[in-house]
Order: sequence, then structure tokens, then C-alpha cells
Amino acid sequence: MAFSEFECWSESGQLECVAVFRPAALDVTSAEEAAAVGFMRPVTRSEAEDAFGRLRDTLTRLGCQTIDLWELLPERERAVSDTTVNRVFVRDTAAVLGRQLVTGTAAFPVRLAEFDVAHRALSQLQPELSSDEVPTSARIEFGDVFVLDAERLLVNVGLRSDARALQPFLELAWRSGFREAAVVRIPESLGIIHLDLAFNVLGPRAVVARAFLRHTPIQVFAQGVAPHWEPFDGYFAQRGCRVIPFEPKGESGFMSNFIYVGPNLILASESASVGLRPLAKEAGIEVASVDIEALERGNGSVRCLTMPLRRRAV
Ligand SMILES: NC(=[NH2+])NCCC[C@H](N)C(=O)O
Repeated sequence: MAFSEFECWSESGQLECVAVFRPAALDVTSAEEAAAVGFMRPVTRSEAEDAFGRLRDTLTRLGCQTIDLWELLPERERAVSDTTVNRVFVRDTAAVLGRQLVTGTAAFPVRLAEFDVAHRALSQLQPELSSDEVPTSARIEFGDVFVLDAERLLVNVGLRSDARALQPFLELAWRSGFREAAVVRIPESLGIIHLDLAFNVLGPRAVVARAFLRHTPIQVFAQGVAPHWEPFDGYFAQRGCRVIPFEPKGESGFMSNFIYVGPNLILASESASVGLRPLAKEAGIEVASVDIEALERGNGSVRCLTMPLRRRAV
């Protein structure tokens, strides 16, 4: 996949190509190590690798090409990269917004090296930036960003994406061809690190959102006009999209952390799929599932583990 083919104008176009990053070479062996890297529980390298293999195979079977960024890494970067267990959560490091690859900035210091390395791998797919081109990086972790459609982005500012990063990010959004940015603020007291752990796009006509989000009005920005506020559900209703609320149930904290692969199909983890299926059904969407419990111990699931590089508009 060449950079010229990068293109994502929604979360619900047919998924054609994603970047992934194979698990690092280290086990996470104790509760202390897990806490140091933002994991929920220990996990061995081999458990993580098995789960990663299943994820990749499933994506391939569903017709989506996967590019393992590890393959693009210059030899000298591999040693450090192999010690960064969060590198599997490649979603956070960058995103294709329209036709623009935008790189992010880690707010969690243990991920700083890994973000740099992922950017270097991605740059192998991109032509050299000429010196007069403006850099396209933001102080955002992309688990907080959704491409709602060809005109709109949704972004959360909170634990990982700083409110002070918003203005430069908006400018980047306008340059990339978007006309509106909806900003949500997940209360930091909930400890939810990224928006995709509380929200996702189920398809062109529906989104799922943790029930508390209805208490968090959306601030709507557009170029050259003063921002205004809209109710959370009302924002989506106004734009032809229904909000399906949910509360996390039992085992699965990752109900919203799936990826739309299309047509009318999403891919979720096995544990998330149980609660998700009835909700998706309401919107006419099927749920394919894959056992990635070992990777979920790192506090992320299918969405965090995939970075769409190309979606075909439908
Ligand atoms: N988009 C996401 N929800 N990513 C999850 C990342 C989890 C990772 N352990 C971290 O703390 O950063």
C-alpha cells in the first residue's frame, strides 16, 4: 500500500487496509510491571503473539489487508521497539484523516519511544516531506479521534489528549479537508483513557455510546465561526444518526472497541461481541468476533489494535 492510496473519510466505509504492530518481545510478568505500562494484568509474549495471529487472520479472511509496521522498521529501531509492549495499540500513534497521515503524541511517557518508532515505520510508506510543507502532527492520541464522515471529526479531550492541543488540531483538520469538529470531554474521574473505550460508530446511521455520555454536551467547531454547544444525543440525531446507549456488562470492558469492516459487519473481541450483538442488531449490523483476550489485558481491544489506512466509500 503506497501513501498515495491512503484514504479514510469515515469509520464505516469498506475497510481495505489497516496497519497493525506485532507484540513486543517482553512478557509483562507482575502487577507492578502491568501498572508501569498501563496494562490491566500480566501477559506473556507468546499469549500476545497467538492472539495477534488470530486477529490478523480474521482481518485477512474478512478481506482487509494488514501491514505489520514491524516489517517496515529499520534494523536499528527494532531492539528498542521490541521492548515497548504497548506498540500493539498502534491506533493511538497516528491516523489517516481524509488523505492526510497525521501523527500523534504520547501523553503517557512510557509510550513516547513507541510513538516515534511507529511514525518512522509509517514514514517508509510516505514520500519525503519537502521543507515548505507544514508538518502534520498533533498532541493527540488517536484513540480519541473518530472520522464521522467526509466533513466531520469527533475528538475527545481528556486524560490523554490535552485541551491545549485542540486549536492546532482544528487547524490541521481544516487543512485536511474537514469542515466541522465535534469535541467531547469524558470526565477524567472515570479513568477512561480514550474515547474509543466509551463510544464507536456502528455504521453510517448509528453509534454506540456509554450511557453517561448523554450528560456531556458536545462543543461544535467550524472554520471561521464561534463554537456552539449541542446535546450529545441531539448532535448525532441532527445528522441522521441514532445513539444506542450501553453500560459495560460483566466481563467485557471493551464493548465499544470494535472496528467496522463492512458491509454491515463489525469485528469485535469475543468477550465484547456478546453484549454488542443485540445492540448491533438494532442497527442491522452483524458482529464477527475473534479471541484476543490476551491482548485486551493491555487495556485495549480491536479498535486500538488497528489503524485504518484505506477505506472505500460506500
Ligand atoms: N485506543 C485505545 N483505547 N488504546 C488503548 C491503549 C492502552 C495502553 N495500555 C495505554 O495505556 O496507552
